[in-house]
Amino acid sequence: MRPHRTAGPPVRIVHLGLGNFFRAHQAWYTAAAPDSAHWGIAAFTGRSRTLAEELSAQGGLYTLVVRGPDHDEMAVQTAVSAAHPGTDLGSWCAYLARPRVAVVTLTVTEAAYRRRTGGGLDLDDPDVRADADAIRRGGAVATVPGRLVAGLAARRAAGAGPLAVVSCDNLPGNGAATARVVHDLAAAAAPALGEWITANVSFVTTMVDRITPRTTADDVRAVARLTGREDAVPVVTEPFTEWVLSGEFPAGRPAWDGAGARFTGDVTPHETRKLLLLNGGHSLLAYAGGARGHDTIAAAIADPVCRRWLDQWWDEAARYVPLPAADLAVYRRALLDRFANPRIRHTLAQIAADGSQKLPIRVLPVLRGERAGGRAASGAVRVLAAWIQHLRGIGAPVDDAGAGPYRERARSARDVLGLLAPDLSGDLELVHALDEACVAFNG
Ligand SMILES: NC(=O)c1ccc[n+]([C@@H]2O[C@H](COP(=O)([O-])OP(=O)(O)OC[C@H]3O[C@@H](n4cnc5c(N)ncnc54)[C@H](O)[C@@H]3O)[C@@H](O)[C@H]2O)c1
Ligand SMILES: O=P(O)(O)OC[C@@H](O)[C@@H](O)[C@H](O)[C@H](O)CO
Repeated sequence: MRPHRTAGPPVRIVHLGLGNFFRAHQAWYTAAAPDSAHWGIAAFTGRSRTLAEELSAQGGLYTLVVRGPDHDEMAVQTAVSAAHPGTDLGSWCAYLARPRVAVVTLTVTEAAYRRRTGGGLDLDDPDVRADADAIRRGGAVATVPGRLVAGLAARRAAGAGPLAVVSCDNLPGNGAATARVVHDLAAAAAPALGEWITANVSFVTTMVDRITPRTTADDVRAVARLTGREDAVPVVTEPFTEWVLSGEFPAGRPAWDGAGARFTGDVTPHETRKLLLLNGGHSLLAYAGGARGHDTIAAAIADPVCRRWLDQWWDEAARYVPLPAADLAVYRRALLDRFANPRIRHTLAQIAADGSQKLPIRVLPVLRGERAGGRAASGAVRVLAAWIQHLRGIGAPVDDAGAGPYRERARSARDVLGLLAPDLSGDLELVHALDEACVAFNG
C-alpha cells in the first residue's frame, strides 16, 4: 500500500529541481513550519518524468528516513501538493501566474545555471541562445534560466505581483548568481521584462546543508519492511540540517524559522564555512578517496591517510572562513561525525560529478589565497591533483558535461591548470607541486 491522499496544502511555493535534497530539506522545513497547512509546493523535476510520476501516484507523499549512526526515524512528508515533469512548461507558467504563489525555490545543480567563468550567463551556450529565441517568439524553453524568465514573463503578463526566488544550490552568493543569469537572459530576449524583474523579484541568498545521498533499492525495501507501506520514492538523509537565508520575501513565506531556519543580513560567513570545509572536503575525499579504492565518504574517512589529507585541507581552508577559530573547531568535529556516519551510503561517484563546475567554487579560492600569501597550498594542490587523476580514469567514472576540454589535456597537469585557472598557470612552483602530487597518487 502506497502512502496517498487526495489534496495537499494550497500551492504557494513552486520548486524547480525535484530530487532528493529538496525533499529532505526545503520540503521538510515547509512541512515542519508552524503554518505548514497554508503552504503547499508544486515541484518540477529538471527534465525526467519518472520521479514526478512516482510521486504523483503517491499524492505527493513520501517517506523521509532520517538515518542516524545507530537508528532510523521515518516520517511521511506532506508539503508537496503536486509533482510535474520539468517539460510541463504550461503548468510551470500557470503556477507562476497565480498571485498566491509567493516563492520559487531551486535545487538544480551548479551546472544548470549556465554561467561562464566570472559569473554571467553563458550567452554562447547553444541551449541558452535557443532559449533567448524561444522567449522572443513565445516558444518552449529548456534551460533553468530560460524557465525562470519564461515563468516570470507569465507572472508579469498576469499582473500577479512580486515574488521571491530562492536558490538552494551550492553556489557562493547563490541569490546574486541567480539574479545575474535571469537578468542576462531577460536583457538578451525581453528588455522590458528585465525592468519588471528588477522591480518585482527578490533573489534570496541561502546556505543549505543536509547530506542526502541517492536512494538505494535496499532503502526502498527497508521502508516497506519497517512501515508496512510501499513507497517507491523514499528519501534517506542525515539528522543534521541547516538553512541560513538572507533577503526579502515580498509576497510572504512560510514560518521556516519556526522549524529552525535562520534569517540573517549576511549569509557569506556561513556559506564560506560550508562550501570550503564540507563541500571542499567532500571533493577531496571523492577524488583522493576514489584513487585509494574507496567508494563512499564513510569508507574514505575511515582511512587514516584520507583523514590526514582532510585535516591538511581544512587547516588551509579555515584561513578563508571569516568565523572565530573556536566555531570552526566545533564545526570540524561535527563534520567528522557526519562524514563517518556508517549508515549513510554517500557515494564518491555522486560527489565527484561536475568537478569542472565545483572545483572553482570549493578549492580555487583557497589555492589562490595560499599562493598569494607565498605558501605551498599542499592541501589544495592535493585536491586538484586527485581531480586530475580522476580525469585520467582513476576512481569513479567522469560524469561532467564540462569535462571534455579537461580530459583532452589531462595528461599535462599544467594544461589542466591553465584551463581551470589561467591566472595561476605561470606559477611554475605550483605546476611542479601539482605534477609531484599527481605522481604521489600513482606511488
Ligand atoms: N544532496 C545533497 O546532499 C545536497 C545538499 C545541499 C545542496 N544540494 C544541492 O542540491 C542539488 C541537487 O541535489 P540532489 O541530491 O537533490 O540531486 P538529485 O539528482 O536528486 O536532483 C537534482 C534535480 O536537479 C535536476 N537537474 C539536474 N541537472 C539539471 C540541469 N542541468 N538543468 C535542470 N535541472 C537539472 C534534476 O532533474 C533533478 O530534478 C545539488 O547539486 C546541490 O546544489 C544537495
Ligand atoms: O550536491 P553537490 O553535487 O553540489 O555536491 C555534493 C556534496 O558535496 C553535497 O551534496 C553535500 O552533501 C551537501 O552540500 C551537504 O549539505
